[in-house]
Amino acid sequence: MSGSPATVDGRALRVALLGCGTVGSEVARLLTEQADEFAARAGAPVELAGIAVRRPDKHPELPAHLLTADAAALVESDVDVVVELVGGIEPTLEWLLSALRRGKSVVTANKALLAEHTAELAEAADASGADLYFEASVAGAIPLLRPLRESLAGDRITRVMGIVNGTTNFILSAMDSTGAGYAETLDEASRLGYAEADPTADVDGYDAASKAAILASLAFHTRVTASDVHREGIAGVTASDIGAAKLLGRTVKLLAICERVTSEDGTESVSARVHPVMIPRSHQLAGVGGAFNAVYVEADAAGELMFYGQGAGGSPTASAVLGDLVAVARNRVVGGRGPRESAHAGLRVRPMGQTPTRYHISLDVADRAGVLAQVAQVFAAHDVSIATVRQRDKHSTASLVIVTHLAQDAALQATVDEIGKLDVVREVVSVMRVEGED
Ligand SMILES: NC(=O)c1ccc[n+]([C@@H]2O[C@H](COP(=O)([O-])OP(=O)(O)OC[C@H]3O[C@@H](n4cnc5c(N)ncnc54)[C@H](O)[C@@H]3O)[C@@H](O)[C@H]2O)c1
Ligand SMILES: N[C@@H](CCO)C(=O)O
Ligand code: NA
Repeated sequence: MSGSPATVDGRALRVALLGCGTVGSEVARLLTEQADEFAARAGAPVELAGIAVRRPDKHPELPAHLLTADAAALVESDVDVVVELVGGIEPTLEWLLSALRRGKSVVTANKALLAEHTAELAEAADASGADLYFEASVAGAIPLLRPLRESLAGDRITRVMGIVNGTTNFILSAMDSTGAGYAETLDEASRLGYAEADPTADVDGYDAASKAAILASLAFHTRVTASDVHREGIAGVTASDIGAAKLLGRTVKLLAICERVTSEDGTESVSARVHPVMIPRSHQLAGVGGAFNAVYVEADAAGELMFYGQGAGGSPTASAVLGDLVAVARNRVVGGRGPRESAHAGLRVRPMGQTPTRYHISLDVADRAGVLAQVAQVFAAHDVSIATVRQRDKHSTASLVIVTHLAQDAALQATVDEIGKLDVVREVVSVMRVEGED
């Protein structure tokens, strides 16, 4: 590391690594193997000062003198930066608050923590002048948060929509290509190692909802937490839904959708939601297969932007962590700070029921005169306008496929509930929200 200038306080940047699992082990490896490159890029040597893991005795591959099970003590020791790759909220929140209060910068991939506690973390960072970076927390390797926080800071973002969970995208892509049901596809995903032992956070949409909260907060300069995000997972997606989507030239994706919504009186609010959506097969997000992520951003001046790449995995996620670490080191060298939390807009978060959405509804109905009129009347009673109706005759029943115009989600739900109770409706085959024009 000859010739590298030291940090502002005259020495190498000392890094505490909390967690050395899938992501942490890749960070440790790359940081050690490429130490000279990091020193050159950061403007100061970057030194691994300690590694906290749950069981140090299980890590013969790591230098024993660096290992500890006491993360809290490592945070309090003589380190400049804490890289947190443990996950979870307790005790991680305490460690990171302790680091920030002591003026130590934090780099984390922990979306669950950020989606609930960014405000506290950002306030602690501001009080001490430390940095808080978290590029790896959403869409792994894909540079997305820095573009939102910095490159687009001069624009007005209207929408961020995308595939931010690899596990569910893998499952839905496989259901689309094989026609198989959800349960058997989840088993296959587990067998191949894509789904975790406990896949709940992924398949029930918690992981994507945390990421949506982070994206909405940055895009709309407003504090949005995971509990503000409407969340539906993929466990209810059936082979019938996938089949119905195919008949319409669509496919099903689990999307995080964060929008700036303007009311008739001009008041702005934010909508943040995660749920399965039918999108046209020609849509840019439809071609995103397997465990990849893709996020589509719309801004007033920039227009449409698309971010695509690997959203998970040890080495792709480590790429984002190390980029943040270099940024922190550079800030230390020149004595500056990275971007602070920007929550000045403080927009209201709109409840799902008041969010404008469009529905696809597929029904098996009795094949006789007046049925279509009865169904249409229910839509009219709820002030829901129909965009298209397709009818196909079966044996004694007919299949009706209805796509609506935009309406309040609560009105659409009420319409579906009432239609299901009509005598002439034999079966509600599929109900799902749609995005994108046909
Ligand atoms: N794996 C991915 O693809 C991925 C992608 C993006 C973000 N993330 C996030 O990165 C973080 C780490 O994920 P991972 O997949 O590497 O997890 P992991 O389970 O593989 O590793 C966790 C590490 O934390 C250590 N640890 C657990 N409890 C500890 C304690 N009390 N004290 C000290 N160490 C402790 C474990 O020993 C282990 O080394 C999580 O926040 C996760 O959401 C992961
Ligand atoms: N479990 C997550 C990891 C990346 O955050 C996924 O499947 O996308
Ligand atoms: Na990212």
